[in-house]
Amino acid sequence: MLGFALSIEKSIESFGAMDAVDIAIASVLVYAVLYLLWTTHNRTLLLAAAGLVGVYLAASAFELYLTELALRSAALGLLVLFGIAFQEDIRRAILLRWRWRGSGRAENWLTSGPIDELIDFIAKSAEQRVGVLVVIQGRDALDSVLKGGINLSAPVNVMLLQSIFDPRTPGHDGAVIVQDGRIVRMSAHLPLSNNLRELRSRGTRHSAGLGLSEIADALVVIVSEERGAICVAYGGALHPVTTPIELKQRIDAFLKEKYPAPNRPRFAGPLVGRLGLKVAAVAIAAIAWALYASHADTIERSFAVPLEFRNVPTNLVVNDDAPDSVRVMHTGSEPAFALLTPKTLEVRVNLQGFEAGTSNIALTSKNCIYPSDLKVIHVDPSEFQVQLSSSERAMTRD
Ligand SMILES: Nc1ncnc2c1ncn2[C@@H]1O[C@H](COP(=O)(O)OP(=O)(O)OP(=O)(O)O)[C@@H](O)[C@H]1O
Repeated sequence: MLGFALSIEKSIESFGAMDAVDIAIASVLVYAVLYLLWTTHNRTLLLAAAGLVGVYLAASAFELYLTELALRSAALGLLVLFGIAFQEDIRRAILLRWRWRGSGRAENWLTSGPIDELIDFIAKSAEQRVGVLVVIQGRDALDSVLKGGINLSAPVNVMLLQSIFDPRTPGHDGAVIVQDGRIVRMSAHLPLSNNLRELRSRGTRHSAGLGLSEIADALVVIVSEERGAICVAYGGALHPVTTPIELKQRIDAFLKEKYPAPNRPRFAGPLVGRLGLKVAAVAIAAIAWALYASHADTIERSFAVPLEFRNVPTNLVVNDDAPDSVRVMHTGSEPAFALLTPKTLEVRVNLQGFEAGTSNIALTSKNCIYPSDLKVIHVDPSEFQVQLSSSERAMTRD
């Protein structure tokens, strides 16, 4: 704990502009991860993951070596486990969320014509106990998760919808997809949910609506054929709706979120609101910086670095007795060494203009290739002799 307090104190003392930039960039990355995880439906696992990260940070702060070691050793396994658990969300992120979905024309919805027609149709279907499944697309592209169906481009209209869902027609099976205020597909099959707790005794129509809402940000309106009850599926949950006014409010709120007012930036979704997540992201980045990046301890480490001769004059070769490598002592912060790939270190000797015979070579930090956050303090040997002989002679000797 004392070490942690000292580390924090040192961090504050040595805090500079580049550290602020470092924390700012890390905060944005942490926020992106938190946002992605927060909008998934695996909250319990997310909280478990956050708990483990918290325990790990606390273990390093309080110098609980055994706990830290156990978590470090289990890290790869846990990562694979979380990868498996979140595979649906990762798939969603790649296939749906970050795919360009087209124009997203808000003006088609803003006329409110399509909404009124849709609500009128839903109310009539509920009254007549006609089974209905209508998907109002959000920002996620749905092509990769819908199966079958017929593409259309038609206005949202009561008569047309009644014809589509007429149980006497073969086309009534499946869902109608509404995008940007127009019907774009009918008789589409949606992925089914296996959340029996949410479905209770409801059947496959509800399971299809719920299933889509689990993997995409669409709002699905369902009318039960058996009971005439209206339900909306959104974010992996089913919400019963009792009146057409309530349905209108739900659809309005959904459209407002997905098609924000024109002055709101297009990709504002993740940027606007969620203050708690933002504060958490900055806090995580700052704590991580205090624990690791700011580590003021300067260390020295020596590496055997390969020696490379460059621009050897034509017809000359370097004799075999020249050293293959030299030892180079570097100094820098602990994180700088943690980020170092020793294979990238090199010592270069430029032999341009050298003649046959023995020459003295002096090695300094100028001959060394190393990351900018490290310094070279010593090269051993700092001087050696190199013998250059004509390549013909060398070949005869061989
Ligand atoms: N994967 C699917 N995608 C879209 N629609 C589906 C899918 N599977 C079934 N359906 C629709 O669900 C209808 C059958 O619904 P079922 O009676 O099992 O569901 P339910 O949820 O109990 O609804 P209801 O209360 O209307 O009976 C099918 O006729 C078909 O139109």
